Amino acid sequence: MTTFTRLAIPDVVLVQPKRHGDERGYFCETYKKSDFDAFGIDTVFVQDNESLSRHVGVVRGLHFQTPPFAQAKLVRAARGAIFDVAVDIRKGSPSFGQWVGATLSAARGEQLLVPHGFAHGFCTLEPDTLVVYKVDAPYAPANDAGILWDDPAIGITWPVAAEAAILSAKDRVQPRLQDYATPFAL
Ligand SMILES: Cc1cn([C@H]2C[C@H](O)[C@@H](COP(=O)(O)OP(=O)(O)O[C@H]3O[C@H](C)C(=O)[C@H](O)[C@H]3O)O2)c(=O)[nH]c1=O
Repeated sequence: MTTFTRLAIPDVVLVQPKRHGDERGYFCETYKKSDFDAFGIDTVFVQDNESLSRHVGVVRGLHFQTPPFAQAKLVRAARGAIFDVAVDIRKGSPSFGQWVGATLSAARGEQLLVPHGFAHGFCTLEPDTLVVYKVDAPYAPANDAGILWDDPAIGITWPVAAEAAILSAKDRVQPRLQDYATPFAL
């Protein structure tokens, strides 16, 4: 049975599917809608994504899509490990501008559910880390947006120094949260 644990920002949920081990290895139902429905999360996912990051210290984020293509994400590491982060960017939220993080590893199989209204990002902890994740809205480039990964006002304690982080050109120049008019509200 999959277990669900609400994090310090309770809309963000750590998900731990059960692994059935034997002498060959293990079997795991990595996603079962009925388990999520029973927990009260009726998200309908419509797209699976995969990204490979070759080095330790690759930072992807902080990303989100704006409405009407806002995305909830169910994230896991299929190989390697990441420090995964969600930032509350909903106007009026008591946790606006606050973040929660969790280590997601292929070895343990944890997953993070990141709801609408949160920016998402991760930092790789191992080389050749493969991140796979479900989203509940299709990719919409015109609605693709971001916040600066190391915005001092958010203060994420990333496991990589700024000078060592490996970022896309896009992610180096994302706006700070204070300079971004978030379209999300609680
Ligand atoms: C997200 C996405 C991207 N692309 C194309 C667009 C670019 O040509 C290429 C790389 O895109 P990007 O640099 O935005 O990829 P990431 O930096 O891994 O971004 C993702 O990483 C963070 C952690 C997220 O939470 C988002 O899912 C997503 O923004 O893939 C697609 O064709 N479909 C897609 O759904």
